[in-house]
Amino acid sequence: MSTETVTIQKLGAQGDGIANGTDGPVYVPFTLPGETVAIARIKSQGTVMSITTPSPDRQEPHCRHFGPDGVNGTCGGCTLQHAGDALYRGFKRQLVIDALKSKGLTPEVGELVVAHPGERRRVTFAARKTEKEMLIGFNQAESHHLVNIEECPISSASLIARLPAIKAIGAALAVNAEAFRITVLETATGLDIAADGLKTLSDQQRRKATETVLSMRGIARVSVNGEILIEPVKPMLDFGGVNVSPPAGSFTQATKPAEEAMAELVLAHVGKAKRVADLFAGTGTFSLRLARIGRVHAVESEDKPLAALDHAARNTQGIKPVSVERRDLFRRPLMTSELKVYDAVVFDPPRAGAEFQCKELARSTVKKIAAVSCNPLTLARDLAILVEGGYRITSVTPIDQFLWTSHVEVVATLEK
Ligand SMILES: C[S@@+](CC[C@H](N)C(=O)[O-])C[C@H]1O[C@@H](n2cnc3c(N)ncnc32)[C@H](O)[C@@H]1O
Repeated sequence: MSTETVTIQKLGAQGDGIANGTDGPVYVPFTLPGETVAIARIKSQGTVMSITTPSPDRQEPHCRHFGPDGVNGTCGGCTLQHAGDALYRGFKRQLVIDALKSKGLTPEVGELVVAHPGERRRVTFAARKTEKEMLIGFNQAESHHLVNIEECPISSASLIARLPAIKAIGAALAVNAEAFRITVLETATGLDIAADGLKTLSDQQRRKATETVLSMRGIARVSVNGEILIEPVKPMLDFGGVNVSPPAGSFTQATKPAEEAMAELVLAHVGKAKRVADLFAGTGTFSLRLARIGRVHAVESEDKPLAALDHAARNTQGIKPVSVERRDLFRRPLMTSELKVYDAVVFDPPRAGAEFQCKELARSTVKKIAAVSCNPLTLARDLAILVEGGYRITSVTPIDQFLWTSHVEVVATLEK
């Protein structure tokens, strides 16, 4: 380990400050551009010891778990609480601009749709049972050290108020020293709690966890490694007025405002399309809203979300028909010939993007495409394929869903 004083030049893609050190770039978490900082350094990784010249954009962190001085944060959940709003928002927008530019694309990129504290309705916590207590929180960055949290300003206050109940359920499910994950989703009918990474449960553990849940109010479901343990009431989500019961542990957008912002952009672009394909449809976040406008074909690789989507569509009056198809779109994208019947296509893939699907789309006659993404780099690659195929990018909107992290969602719209 060596020590030196460096000046931070810019923020990297993960939100770390980047400085030119004595022998190459050094990444310094919890710093901001323009700051002069004394660091301890191991290879290209720096740890702040003190800040000589703080940035005017530095602000007090919002949460005690971020670290007392906003420098040596302990909880690995947030990385950018110390950045003022203007710098933070500009950073996220710039991530999208830079990713697009790296593929030769220079469309106008809109202002970031901002996130606010208290919006997270779905949170994945690290959990560990010790002899003394049940710990729930986030792992410290680059470490397995679990920071037990008592507050979390990004999360819904009502979810955080249930931490004692979530801990009691975790304690009933786990054996001592067992480390696992608990995903909590706040739904209209109560908390949907999914524990993952636990070893097989004994009958006694099942009984104890079930009794614990039954002694509580407001718990809709508890599942373990994807299997439902107890479901006093079906968890329900509302996708633009359509009620959906999500399967245990399935994907749900982490905040309702981000989901609504994305859906609004998608719907505005698709306009009055009579037939729409929604690819990587999940439980129907977009499909069920689109079905108010036209017929929808929803494609998704997982059985359970697709079944939930199908059930919701069949049981809702006043929407257009929704057909569903289970299909691995990485291996078997919708072919150009199949795409002929659609006026518009929406796609919202996982982080890897939709490269092969975009190659087919690029050759298609589909007039309008809405691309939703959680990874600006793969989005840029996919948009470049579509542009090469004759599509014009009509808008790019970055959306903040994971407040005070370096993650950014994007909705891009295209026309041919
Ligand atoms: C980012 S989520 C979006 C889901 C949905 N659009 C939403 O907003 O809730 C990506 C979805 O793609 C699905 N998926 C992942 N790999 C896939 C593949 N190879 N083919 C089709 N769907 C896939 C996942 O199961 C997941 O539902």
